[in-house]
Amino acid sequence: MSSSGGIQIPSRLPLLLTHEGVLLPGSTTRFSVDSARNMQLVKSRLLKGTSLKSTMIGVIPNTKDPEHDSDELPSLHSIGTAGLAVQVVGSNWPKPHYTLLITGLCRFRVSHLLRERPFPVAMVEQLDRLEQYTEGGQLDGELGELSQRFYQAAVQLVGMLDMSVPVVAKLRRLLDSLPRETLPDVLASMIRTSNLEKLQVLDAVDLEERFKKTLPMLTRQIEGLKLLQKTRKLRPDDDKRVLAMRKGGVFPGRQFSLEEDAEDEDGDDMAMLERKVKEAGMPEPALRVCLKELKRLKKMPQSMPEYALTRNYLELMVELPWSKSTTDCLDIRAARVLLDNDHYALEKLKRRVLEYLAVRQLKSALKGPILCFVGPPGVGKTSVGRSIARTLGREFHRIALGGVCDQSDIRGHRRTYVGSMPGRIINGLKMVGVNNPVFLLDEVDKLGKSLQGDPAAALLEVLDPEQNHSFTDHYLNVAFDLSQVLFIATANTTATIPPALLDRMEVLQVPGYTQEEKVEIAHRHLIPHQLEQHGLTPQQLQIPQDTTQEIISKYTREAGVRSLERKIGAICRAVAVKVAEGHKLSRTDSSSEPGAGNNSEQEGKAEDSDMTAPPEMPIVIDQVALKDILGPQIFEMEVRNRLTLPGVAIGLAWTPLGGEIMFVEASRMEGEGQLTLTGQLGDVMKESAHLAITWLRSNAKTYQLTNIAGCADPLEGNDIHLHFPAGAVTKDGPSAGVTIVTCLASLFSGRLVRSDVAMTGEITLRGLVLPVGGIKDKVLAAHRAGLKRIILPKRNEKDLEEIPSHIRAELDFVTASTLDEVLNAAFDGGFPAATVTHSQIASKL
Ligand SMILES: Nc1ncnc2c1ncn2[C@@H]1O[C@H](COP(=O)(O)OP(=O)(O)OP(=O)(O)O)[C@@H](O)[C@H]1O
Repeated sequence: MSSSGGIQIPSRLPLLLTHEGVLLPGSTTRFSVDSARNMQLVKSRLLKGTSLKSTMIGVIPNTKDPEHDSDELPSLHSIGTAGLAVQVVGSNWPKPHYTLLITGLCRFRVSHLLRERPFPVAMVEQLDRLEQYTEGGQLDGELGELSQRFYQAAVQLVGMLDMSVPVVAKLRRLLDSLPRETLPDVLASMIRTSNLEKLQVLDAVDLEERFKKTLPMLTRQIEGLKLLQKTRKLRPDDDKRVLAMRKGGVFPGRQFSLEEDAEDEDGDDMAMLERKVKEAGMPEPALRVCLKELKRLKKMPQSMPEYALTRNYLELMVELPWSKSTTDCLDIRAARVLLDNDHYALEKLKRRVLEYLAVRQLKSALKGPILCFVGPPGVGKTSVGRSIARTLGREFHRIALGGVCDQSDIRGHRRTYVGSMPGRIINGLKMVGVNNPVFLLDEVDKLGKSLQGDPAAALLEVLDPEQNHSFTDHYLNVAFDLSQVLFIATANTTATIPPALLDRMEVLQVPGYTQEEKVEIAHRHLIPHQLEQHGLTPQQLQIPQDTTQEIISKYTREAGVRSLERKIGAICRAVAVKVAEGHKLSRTDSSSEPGAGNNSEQEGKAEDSDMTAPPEMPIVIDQVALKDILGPQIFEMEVRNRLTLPGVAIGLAWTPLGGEIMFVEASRMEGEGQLTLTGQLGDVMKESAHLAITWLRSNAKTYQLTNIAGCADPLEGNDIHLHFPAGAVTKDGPSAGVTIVTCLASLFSGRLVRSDVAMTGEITLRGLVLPVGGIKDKVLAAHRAGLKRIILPKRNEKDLEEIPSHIRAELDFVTASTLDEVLNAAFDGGFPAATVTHSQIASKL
């Protein structure tokens, strides 16, 4: 600091409240800030401002215990140090924080606070007048004598310190040229002092008092060093002195006593870190790396950015559960009960999970398959995973892989990068704190790919039981044994899972629920859960089975139960309002019809009433109440209105969201025999359309198909347009083949397709019908839509066993191996009909 500057600090200063130490004028100190107040200050002041003034802040020691620091501004220490932020480094690890390097300029006194939020700003009065410092260092009278004694002690101290430490060398060079007035602050911040002592130096506004306060500290340090030198003769340990100076100088926040340093290493956090490293139970290679890093860390000045990186690395290494694990408490009978209690239906899945667990019980070191639950959203895949962890008594951690497109998300970044972090697997292990948790890899089918590498490839190593005992995260750079971790994956479809990854997993299909299953799930799980979430009891709200049926068919269209749960949640919220109002309503009002809407005059009266009893009658959600709460029904059986013209047929499609019914529409007009396809079709589907047209043209005579003019080639002089609503959703796959043929046959013959029939199947050019997938979901969708007859490929007959018998009984299945059989089943009276009276055949539904 020079005397020529004549620095004037602004009269308004933003304040940084720090627990970490005391900044004294003339010293440069590193502060780590993470409180909301301080982060705001850094963001909106230091990072935004461009002028020198904007980097000037007031640093006030926060004497309040950091554990009890709250949002409220604590009572401020009245004296602080104005400082310049010379460096700001941000990091998100282990939590968001900034590290500031601040050079102290001069003391100030807080006159009054101008504002408290988002960070405090105060009117301040500058206390040290920098421009008044004496050139060359002469002071008069008693003060002069005191300063001389101080100077000599400082020279003696600097002489005893290790010159290889840069701060010491710099201080020795500057000692003569520094104004004497600044020496107490500069030295107090370098020597070993407690925060309390530094606070006293800060508070000593009067120069003489400051000299008097600091001189004993200086002599104490000199005595201490003398003592150390003596002991060093007995136990040569050169690093000590370097370390002593470094810590005292750069981290004023730390309190070190000389005795502690000479004998007892326990308080020393470097020694503590070393002890933790040794106690972490790491395998030999990891331990060697840690000890090497530790050695480097000891030699590194704390001001080096690499210091923090290395330290973070070591802290992560000691936190990882190298040898910590939970003991499995597996009892198959209890597991069965628990799985049954948590989940209704899902029989096949639960059976396979129990087999898996049973084998684990018999052979604990099982390198078993990795289970992958595949099914539509909301069918309970994630929650079954959670139940498995519970049955095993293991920790559970979910890793969401949806949208992950960078392999370092899985494997971490190399430590050479700024802001490098370990990957999600290692992070998960650190969070659960044991090395045998259940990891649920959610949505493996939604992994992305990008220039930063393929995360699926990184997962290959994780999921391969032969390799994962030596999984190497880039950040750790040493192997971690993942073989004890139980991985379970979930996905909506296997189509987008990379084949190599799929190969490592055993796929368990979780199909959608039937209407009846949904009703049961709602009553056993969803309603009790939602009631609890909304603070309601069954005595306050009752949802009868009929209402649940209505919600399922009129307000949701899904394979799982997630939107059903949301609708029940909406009902609970509406009822919660009524119940809460009921606290104020008069008793006569409590019997008012639920859902009929309480009239407002009564509510007005109720304001004055002090009757606090809630309504005693439960609110029963009937149809009227349901309509009041959820509004008019969202989904209708639209089938009826749409099959009133020839050229429309209903197909069955399978999507990752479950089965769905799908309309196919066709129309024709005069033209040149062109085929137009719309509705976002994939290549396979387009090919099916061409196949269908060709087959129909070649069989036009047999089936009496004609163009508009009645000519035997349906395409002659006609253009055909085929459309697949909903137009915004991409569709692909061969299973619409039979539907397209039926739809076109209807168009070319002018006959209506039966309105209660849906179909699925791939076609060949020769008119054969080939099997397709997703039969259970498709049949459930047709059943949901109220259709009665389902035409499927003959070779899919075996899949019908999966369908619950009561649903099978309600449907009429026609299995077909040729298109001829399909057409005969799709039209009333067969195809072609013996006697055709086209327009009189009405839609049947
Ligand atoms: N068979 C069931 N019994 C009881 N509750 C169920 C059942 N199936 C689903 N649920 C409930 O449905 C909700 C959604 O389930 P979950 O989150 O596990 O779905 P998911 O299949 O993992 O969906 P996504 O693929 O979108 O992740 C949960 O609250 C779960 O408890």
